[in-house]
Amino acid sequence: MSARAQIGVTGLAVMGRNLARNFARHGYTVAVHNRSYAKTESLIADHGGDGDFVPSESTADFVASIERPRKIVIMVKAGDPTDAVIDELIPHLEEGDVVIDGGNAHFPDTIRREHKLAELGLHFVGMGVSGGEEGALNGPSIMPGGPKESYTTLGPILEDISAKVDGTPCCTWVGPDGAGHFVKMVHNGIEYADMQLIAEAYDLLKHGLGESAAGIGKIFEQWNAGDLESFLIEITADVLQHVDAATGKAFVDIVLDQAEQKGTGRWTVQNALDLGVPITGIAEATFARALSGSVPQREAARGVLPGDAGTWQIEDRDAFVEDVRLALYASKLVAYSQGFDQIAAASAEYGWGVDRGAMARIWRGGCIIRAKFLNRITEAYERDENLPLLIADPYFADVVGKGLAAWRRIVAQAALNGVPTPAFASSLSYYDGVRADRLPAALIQAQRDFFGAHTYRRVDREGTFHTEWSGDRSETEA
Ligand SMILES: NC(=O)C1=CN([C@@H]2O[C@H](COP(=O)(O)OP(=O)(O)OC[C@H]3O[C@@H](n4cnc5c(N)ncnc54)[C@H](OP(=O)(O)O)[C@@H]3O)[C@@H](O)[C@H]2O)C=CC1
Ligand SMILES: O=C(CO)[C@H](O)[C@H](O)COP(=O)(O)O
Repeated sequence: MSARAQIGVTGLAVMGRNLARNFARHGYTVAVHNRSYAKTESLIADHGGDGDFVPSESTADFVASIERPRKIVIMVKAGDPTDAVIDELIPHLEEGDVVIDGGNAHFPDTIRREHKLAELGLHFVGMGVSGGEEGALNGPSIMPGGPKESYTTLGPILEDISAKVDGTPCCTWVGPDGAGHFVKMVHNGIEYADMQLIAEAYDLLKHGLGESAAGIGKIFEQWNAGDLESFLIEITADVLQHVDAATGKAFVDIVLDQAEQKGTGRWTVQNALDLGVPITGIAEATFARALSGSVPQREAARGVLPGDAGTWQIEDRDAFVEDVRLALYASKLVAYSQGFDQIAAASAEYGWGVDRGAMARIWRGGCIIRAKFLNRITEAYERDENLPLLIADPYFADVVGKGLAAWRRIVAQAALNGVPTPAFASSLSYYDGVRADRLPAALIQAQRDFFGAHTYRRVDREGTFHTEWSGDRSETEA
């Protein structure tokens, strides 16, 4: 077996297969391998014409077919399967080889794997990839982390196959160890929030206007021509206008209303709890999926819990649609703002030095959350790389301010009419919380001191204090 491939891909399901084709279409000789050989054979049979592939049945032959230092992309199920593939590769690798995990790995696993491979003289790159099946083939957004020196040789190849926006690749080195997979995880968290907000907007239009799915699809189509232009709005318009061939009904109406998840949203929320970052939009979106799947609870509630909902009477259809659009835009900005806050907090906590403006730049194309307004987010971080709150940037403060009255009307009307809007409502609450002069957290501190002597700080002087609540109520400095 001569070592002639410039890059290898193992794991040839939807993502790995299309990434391998993408490399081949860009002129690279690609070694390909999959646990079960049938997938390798079908890639060559169906798409061998895309370029120069070197298929192998065994791991030994696969590794031997790649030029040194080897670059091997793993594209398999996250978790144990990734460890199994790494363990299978290790005996065949040599010092300086680079193993790249392009799956949706949990970032602590990536840190562990990088340490393990570093001890063996191997480089390990945790690489976020977004764009689904189509993006993997035609240009994904790529978020590689790991040792910076690996990027010197790996980066140009990844940038070559990534999506491009205005000629700029949607790929950059994110930071050391788990930074790449962390940023991909938050990307997916934002994806959850964005999808939930879009679903709530659809539900509001459905209940408020009594509009058909296809009619709402048309509204989304119009929205996609403005500030909301994005991949998710575009596919929503398409999905809502799709008709089920078997029943002739709107496709969305024949799909079971229980949203599933593979784990990245949950990890995002778990990490935010650890870091103390209020990513309320992402958390509500993750819990909304959990609620949709809480079948026994939903069955117990249906027909038993009263709603007391009024009859929703929309007098001005166009004004209502515009209110929903403005509320959606404002809520989306809150979700993105919170996601970028989490990246900043993690970057500080783990010492990664992640450039948030660069992350917004590589999310402008290729990925699931690609959106026109990401350009504005990049500009905001270029104006101030230490921006503490994205929605406080003058451009976004203005956008959100202009939509505020509509946002309040929509959340209020939804509550009055019994339509659940967890992400819209929590985003508005976050907005009001973060801008408040004074929060009722002061009362919580007083309560904590009352029952547990947990102490409090005062507004009028420095120090930490405790009141003798069960005694003479005198105050002592702790
Ligand atoms: N699908 C998507 O839109 C996206 C997926 N991702 C991530 O990319 C990765 C690949 O995703 P996708 O292409 O959807 O494929 P899947 O997540 O469905 O994984 C299937 C692949 O994993 C392999 N595999 C499973 N278990 C093992 C094991 N124990 N040892 C070796 N190989 C194993 C399978 O091999 P075999 O054929 O032999 O069963 C197959 O090649 C995942 O981590 C996913 O989270 C990232 C972005 C988008
Ligand atoms: O990574 C992705 C896109 O960026 C995947 O599509 C993601 O795995 C979907 O997540 P879930 O199944 O949890 O909705």
